[in-house]
Amino acid sequence: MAEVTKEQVLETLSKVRGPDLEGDIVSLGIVSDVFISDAKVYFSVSVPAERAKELEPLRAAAEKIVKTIPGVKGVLATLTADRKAGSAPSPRPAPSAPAGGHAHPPAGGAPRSAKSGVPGVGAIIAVASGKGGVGKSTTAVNLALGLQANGLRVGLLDADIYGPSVPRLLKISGRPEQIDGKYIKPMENYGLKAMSMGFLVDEETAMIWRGPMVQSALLQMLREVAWGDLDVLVVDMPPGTGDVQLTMAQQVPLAGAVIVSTPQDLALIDARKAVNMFRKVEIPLLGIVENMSYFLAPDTGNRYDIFGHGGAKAEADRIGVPFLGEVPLTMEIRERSDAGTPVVVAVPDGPSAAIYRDIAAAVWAQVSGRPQRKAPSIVFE
Ligand SMILES: Nc1ncnc2c1ncn2[C@@H]1O[C@H](COP(=O)(O)OP(=O)(O)OP(=O)(O)O)[C@@H](O)[C@H]1O
Repeated sequence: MAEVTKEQVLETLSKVRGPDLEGDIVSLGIVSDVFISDAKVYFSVSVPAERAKELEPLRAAAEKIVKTIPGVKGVLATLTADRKAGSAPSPRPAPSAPAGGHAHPPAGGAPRSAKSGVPGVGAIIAVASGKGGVGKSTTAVNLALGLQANGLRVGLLDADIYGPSVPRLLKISGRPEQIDGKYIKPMENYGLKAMSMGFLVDEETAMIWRGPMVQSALLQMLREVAWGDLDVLVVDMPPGTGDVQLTMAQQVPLAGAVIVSTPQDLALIDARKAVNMFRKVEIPLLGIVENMSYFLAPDTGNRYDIFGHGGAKAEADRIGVPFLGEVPLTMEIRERSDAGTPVVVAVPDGPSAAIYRDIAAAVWAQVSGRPQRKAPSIVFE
């Protein structure tokens, strides 16, 4: 079968009406570069951040129509945040580099390299959730520390560019240093090497980034950081399915993804969305962690299943994804996290630390039991 081309994709997308039914999304200039890899098509559509929910049908329509092109095996379309609806793409400055550093060229339009790993880094694991506030960052940090406690060399990359929380969770402040004017030295605490957009730019700056800037910032944090030799790099992803997920799926050979969910139905529906997204782009699902699974009363130690416990395990079984473990809702986890002294290092002999170490062991068993993922080549038209 003939190879799918970028022109074909754009021609097909030109049948999709713009956000306010004026013109089409291609002539409005709101479709990103189109990537095609192994007959799978990836692109994003820029919309104003505040209209993202309302414009979900537009994303779905764009995805659906591209699927009808003969030879297309899969499509991943995402919405990316823009400031103004229907405007032509604005100039795309590169994100700020640390003092004395150099900025990346804008990613849009420039030829990009195929998926390649990070030198010295063994496995890259994404920690994701379908929606915010489920405790994804807390899980990512304690999972990273749990992997370290189990004897591995670990780094933590905060890819939550719009709301970085790793600086606070690891109690790290200040700006990273440059090495030889080229590499960024990762920050470090509790023996964990860490990098976060929170170390590089103000949060307000990151809030208004467009997709290509996010991509460029993320790749810089991955590839231009002197990570050294690591067995595993844990990536704290932003919630939901957007630019960062797209970039990670396209450009980074992930060993797999861990999905964090709370037991409530809504979170499970969202978790399913995250699972489906990783499935679509053929990233192995290492499993689901149920966070805030049950409540442990600090005074009596009694357990209360206040959220209808067990939902995530049942869901994991149903969709055929490993269940990695349950983390209780405890004052200790909350207070330690918020104080920047994660429970795995603050109370290593306590029950919560043991739970995270077990989850870390389950994750590592999934990763190490799997042959190293080969990065597929990406075709540029
Ligand atoms: N198991 C737990 N027990 C008690 N508190 C928890 C637990 N897990 C997370 N929390 C608390 O819940 C809040 C949200 O957690 P966290 O920031 O990790 O969520 P998130 O999913 O990464 O959120 P966002 O998507 O907004 O970044 C934090 O105050 C954290 O301390």
